[in-house]
Amino acid sequence: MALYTRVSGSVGVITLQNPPVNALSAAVRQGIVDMMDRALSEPEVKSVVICGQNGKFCGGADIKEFGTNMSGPALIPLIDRIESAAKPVVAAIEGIALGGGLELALGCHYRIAHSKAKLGLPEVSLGLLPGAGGTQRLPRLISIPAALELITTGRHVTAAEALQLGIVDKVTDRNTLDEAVKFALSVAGKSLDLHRISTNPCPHPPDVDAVFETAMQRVRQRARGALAPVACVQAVRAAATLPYAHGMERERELFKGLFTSGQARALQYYFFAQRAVGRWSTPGGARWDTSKPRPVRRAAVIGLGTMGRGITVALAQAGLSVVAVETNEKQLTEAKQGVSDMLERGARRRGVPPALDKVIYSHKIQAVADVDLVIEAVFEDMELKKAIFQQLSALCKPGTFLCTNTSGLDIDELAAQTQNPELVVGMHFFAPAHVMKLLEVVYGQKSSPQAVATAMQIGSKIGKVSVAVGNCRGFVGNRILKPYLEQAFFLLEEGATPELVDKVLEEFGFAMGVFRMSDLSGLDVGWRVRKAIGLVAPEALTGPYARVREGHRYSPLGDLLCEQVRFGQKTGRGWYQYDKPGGRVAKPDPWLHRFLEEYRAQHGLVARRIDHQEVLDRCLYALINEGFRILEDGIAAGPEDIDVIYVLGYGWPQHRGGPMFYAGMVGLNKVLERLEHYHQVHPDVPNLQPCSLLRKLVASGSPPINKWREVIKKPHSQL
Ligand SMILES: CCCCCCCCCCCCC[C@H](O)CC(=O)SCCNC(=O)CCNC(=O)[C@H](O)C(C)(C)COP(=O)(O)OP(=O)(O)OC[C@H]1O[C@@H](n2cnc3c(N)ncnc32)[C@H](O)[C@@H]1OP(=O)(O)O
Repeated sequence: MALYTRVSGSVGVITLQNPPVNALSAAVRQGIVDMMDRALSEPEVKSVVICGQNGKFCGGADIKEFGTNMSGPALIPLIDRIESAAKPVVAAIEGIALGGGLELALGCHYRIAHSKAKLGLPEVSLGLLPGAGGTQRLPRLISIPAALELITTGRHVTAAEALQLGIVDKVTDRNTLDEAVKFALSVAGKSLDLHRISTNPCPHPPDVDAVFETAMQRVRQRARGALAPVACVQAVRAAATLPYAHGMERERELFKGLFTSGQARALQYYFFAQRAVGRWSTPGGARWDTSKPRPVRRAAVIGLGTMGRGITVALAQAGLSVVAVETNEKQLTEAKQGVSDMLERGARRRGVPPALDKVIYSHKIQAVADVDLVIEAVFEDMELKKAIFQQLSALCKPGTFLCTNTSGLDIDELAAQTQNPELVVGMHFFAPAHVMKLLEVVYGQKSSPQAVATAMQIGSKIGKVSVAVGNCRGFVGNRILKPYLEQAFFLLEEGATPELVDKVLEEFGFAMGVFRMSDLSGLDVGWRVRKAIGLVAPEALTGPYARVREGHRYSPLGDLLCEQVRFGQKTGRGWYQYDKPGGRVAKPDPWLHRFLEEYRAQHGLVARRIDHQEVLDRCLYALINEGFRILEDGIAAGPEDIDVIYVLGYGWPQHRGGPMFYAGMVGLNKVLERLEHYHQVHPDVPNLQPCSLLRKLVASGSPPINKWREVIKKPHSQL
């Protein structure tokens, strides 16, 4: 799939044709080989241009091919063939030149880019390294430090930056192909010696060892067990120390190691999962492709606490007009300042004017009368939210969508307060709301497909990855968090320390262990929820009922800490101690260790030695088990939804794909066997009892994750 045309008499133009991003599939590679042969053999042709159809040069290797038996011509010799050609070859880069696409362009003798094009070597985010010469050619072209930075971060650069770095020879605002053809005509017959990048020496900075050492330290710190960034540094080092051919051998060897690692599979799964969640469906039959969103020109945010301010910023930055309502005048004054500061900071970072004029502030809820969509973001209190929804239903113009930002309250209960429950959906933002990429869009029993579609569309407009989920306590993310937290508490009761549990989880790759994360988000949040649902004992219970609720094991450890006003970082004490309230550096707290010893003694618990594997098994498998329950209940449509939520919202390491993908990697039968074992040891913990979907999947021969939906096949109710 590459088209050949002759332009201006002597320029052979090869157009890559593989929508949507002209990925280098076997057919495209074959097309390039054939068309290059043709261009080089036609005596009238003096130079060649390679471009991509539909305004996109090339999105790189075809990632879908990676999971198959790859056939067709190999990319490396194809690029070498272009570079060694006797006629000049010019890459005309429009839209994107990413991964193998940029490597192809680096094999060309010249590169002309449109001013709006983006270039990069993002392989690292797919668990790979640029494996078609990118790690050897780019440092030769733009220097080792610059290449290291681009390759280890996978960052896309603008055409302007690419020009500055020396990746491209020219940037144009005009028709890129026309400019490339003109350029090709002008260089026909000229010497190509300096333009075959692989034949050039790799320029060395004087402190080359220090450059690599620093780069390695940086990636190791950031990578948390990810293999690809480390291999990227090693491959670039080969460019600095070895002749090109040997450098290529090293690149290939490192690429092979990554390609066959579970991490690359996990990251490639995650790449497609992020896109799959956009193709949402609900058990009632509403779907992304049949539900039309309604345009939203003006939105309102009610409540300008931390979440409301973040949401206002996110909406305004996306160009939406926002009515920001806060009835407390003092809070409103602070919020105006806070939102303006955030908008200004964001604008400075992005080099654009701040969207200050997009926000109108009011202390009156009546100001929402004319908006298309409201996001209520007041305190997590059902009675307060209910009162607001009653008001909104009376005040807003007909058809206004009413959304609530909640981390787990019942959407149907709120919808029932309004005259049009079909217009109500939940929008669970994650703090800070203008930064975090995740949005759970929660549909209720009566939410209309249009309401879901509109909330999903607003989510993408403000740059979020939106996942549509059903209505249950905690939705997907917080529902899964509960058994995970619960196991962590039980492990403390049985002899572990917060430091041990966190260490194991952080070594697994979590950005933060469960206790450090609780300290950061505030222990009082969960305490308030537990109080509201009657789990917290009115006074310090002793005896057998202290650790039992509704006939099941319960750990009151979190409640006891909150009674001591140990809310985490905000109070300077939680599972750890901090140098001051608001301090960020967690230090082990001898008080906490004594407290745990006294607690165990009081409840007749004998501390035992707990090994790392048990911590990992119990925390992760309890979490995964709940994930299967969520699938079984139809709260998430597929495992990708759960995985995306967990990676983006809860710090699950991307290179492990997400909890459901991880379960598949470990082996569903192993997960089942471990859960059965731990449930036998802890029969009073229902969360350890393997759920029936997991059993069903194992009984069906543990199909690969992309076949799970066939096994789930839940009868659908009407939305
Ligand atoms: C023993 C083992 C030995 C192994 C030997 C194997 C030999 C192999 C030798 C290979 C040599 C290495 C070559 C190279 O170094 C490796 C690569 O090139 S990896 C790919 C690098 N490219 C990328 O990472 C780009 C990924 N894509 C994006 O970032 C974005 O999609 C985009 C291009 C910026 C476009 O973004 P949007 O406009 O927002 O659109 P979407 O993201 O929604 O994408 C639209 C659609 O396209 C699909 N898609 C995108 N890129 C690719 C791709 N490279 N391959 C396949 N499909 C792609 C995407 O999935 C969407 O489709 P959907 O999923 O929605 O159906």
